[in-house]
Amino acid sequence: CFLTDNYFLEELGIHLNLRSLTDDSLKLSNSELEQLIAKRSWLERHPSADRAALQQQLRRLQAEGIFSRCAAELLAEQTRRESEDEASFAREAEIASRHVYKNPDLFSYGEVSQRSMFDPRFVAIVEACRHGNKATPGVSMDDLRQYGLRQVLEDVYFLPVFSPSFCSALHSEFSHFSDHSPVKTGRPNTMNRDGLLLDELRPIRAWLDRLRSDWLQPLVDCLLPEAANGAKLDSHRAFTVRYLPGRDTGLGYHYDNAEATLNVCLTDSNSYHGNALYFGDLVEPKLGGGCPLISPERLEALPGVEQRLGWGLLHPGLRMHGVRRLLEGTRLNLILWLRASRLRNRLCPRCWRRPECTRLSQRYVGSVRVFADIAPQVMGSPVTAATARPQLQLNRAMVRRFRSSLKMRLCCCFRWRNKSLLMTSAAFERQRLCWRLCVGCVVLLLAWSLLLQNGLELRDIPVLLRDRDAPFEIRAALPKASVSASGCPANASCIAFATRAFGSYSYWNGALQPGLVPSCASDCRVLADPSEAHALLFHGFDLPSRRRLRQMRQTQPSSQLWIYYSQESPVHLLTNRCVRDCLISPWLPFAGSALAFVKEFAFPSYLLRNYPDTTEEAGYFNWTVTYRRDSTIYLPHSRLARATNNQE
Ligand SMILES: O=C(O)CCC(=O)C(=O)O
Ligand SMILES: [Fe+2]
Repeated sequence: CFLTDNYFLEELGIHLNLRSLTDDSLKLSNSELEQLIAKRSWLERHPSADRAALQQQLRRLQAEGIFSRCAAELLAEQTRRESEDEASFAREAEIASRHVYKNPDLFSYGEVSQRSMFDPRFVAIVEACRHGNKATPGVSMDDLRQYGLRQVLEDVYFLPVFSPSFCSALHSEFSHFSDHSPVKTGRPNTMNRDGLLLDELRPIRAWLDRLRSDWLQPLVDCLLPEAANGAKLDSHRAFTVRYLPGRDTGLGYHYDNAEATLNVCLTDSNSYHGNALYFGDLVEPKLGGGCPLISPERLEALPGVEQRLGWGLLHPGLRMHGVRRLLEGTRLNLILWLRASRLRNRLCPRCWRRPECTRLSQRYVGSVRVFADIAPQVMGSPVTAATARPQLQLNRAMVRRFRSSLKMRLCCCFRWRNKSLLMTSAAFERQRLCWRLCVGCVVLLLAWSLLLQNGLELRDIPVLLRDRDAPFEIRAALPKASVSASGCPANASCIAFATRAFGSYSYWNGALQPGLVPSCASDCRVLADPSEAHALLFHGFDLPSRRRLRQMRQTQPSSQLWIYYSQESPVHLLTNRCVRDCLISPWLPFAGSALAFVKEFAFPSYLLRNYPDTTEEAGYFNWTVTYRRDSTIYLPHSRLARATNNQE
């Protein structure tokens, strides 16, 4: 909507949307006329006129072809907006290379400059705000009031911000820029003509970034919790506004394109007359946005608020306000429109539609599509006009391709992590929905097949009664070394661990008592080097890959006993590594076979499940140590025993 909406027509004092003007006739429909008449800026210009008279007047103007006359103006503005990014980056680069600041150190945050920059009461207010917000304990309005903070309206606060000396330094730096810079900045906003767009001045932008994140964020969180709703203020538009006779002398009733606004006066209040700032109603996004209606009389009656050198007014961007006519002198204010992309990416505060968001790799000048607002210093190198434009063109082309791609239409869940990729918000939404659907389906399938599998396998579980002292049964004996092999003493049986048990070697200590070790008739040793051991112990849960098993079988001595150890039931292994077999179910045999194929490579613990079977790997193992009765070493968890009388 940056390109279609909110065109301020100086001659009429109204904002127009180009969408509402048809290309050929440039005529407004009756309802559009109504809407225009409802605009406060129009009413303000004609406070004495009544509604019907206004409507008549507008009709007459339309008949006289006012909109056609303005067409050139509108189109010029549209062209300006279209190339605003490019122009802004070009200006920024040129200013950086050609303008010499009077006092560049002014914008650094050293300990000393920070102290001379802020009014000490501002520092105290922010500090207090960091400890809580209006609604939660930690800070109270009384605490803040003692530092000078005043509540002008329900959500408009008046507070000291900058020291007078800093204000005058700022004032003179800005005047120095206006007088000496060979390049001008862009215009501050669609209504003000005079003033500087500070975001194009690099040292000042860096200073403002920090002001926003370190100082104003806590202030907004604390005083205007509803305005940003806890969202991070991740970008801003900062500018000065200057009122002087013959140029801008007032400002129409409007709301700001911001979540919150800080408006600091840089001029002594004695140096101008009139020009009062006044506040009205709050725009309600829930009611569809748009300016709340106000009668000309009430508008006239809205009281002006005080402005003071170095003091700021903090208000929600959506609080309607305007500036009355300057009678004499000049006034310069610093305005910070603080923005949170999390909010505005959901609802554009200008057209009240969900914006088609664009992820850009640099600052975007158009005021709505701020998405990430990645500061140039984060990106490493400043963006110049030459680099900025091709990037944008590439992005647009990518969006078109992406939108029309079949993949997107079919809702395939791709996530492109390329920083410069554009994705529309609708596409993001679709993608999120797809992910949810896919995850939902997978969870359902897993649950279903687990139920089936458990139903089949549970009857095999032999755990009945725990008896820790139950003897194990050994149906074979470990070989012994006849002569001392290096590392294995004569007459000893030596074992080594081919795997960890549940990820640790120390687990084996517990697992082997009273397990395998007592079965060594006289002397049993654990060796570090598997190649010298009589027997290798493998823990079923931690089996290495199939490839590794094959390799080991080829490199280890062929006489070595391989012992498969596991105390887990297949069902338990299945639930721990359920991905293996989850989809094996009678109604999905093809998926089952495909997964069975995959699992053989990825999850060799299937050996236990099928043991003894005919797979090659099963044949590698000479002994088993499991709870099954047909194990070489039968190591039950528990046994059935007749309870004695007092064991009930
Ligand atoms: O001049 C002022 O104090 C207010 C300016 C303002 O509201 C704006 O620029 O958005
Ligand atoms: Fe404003």
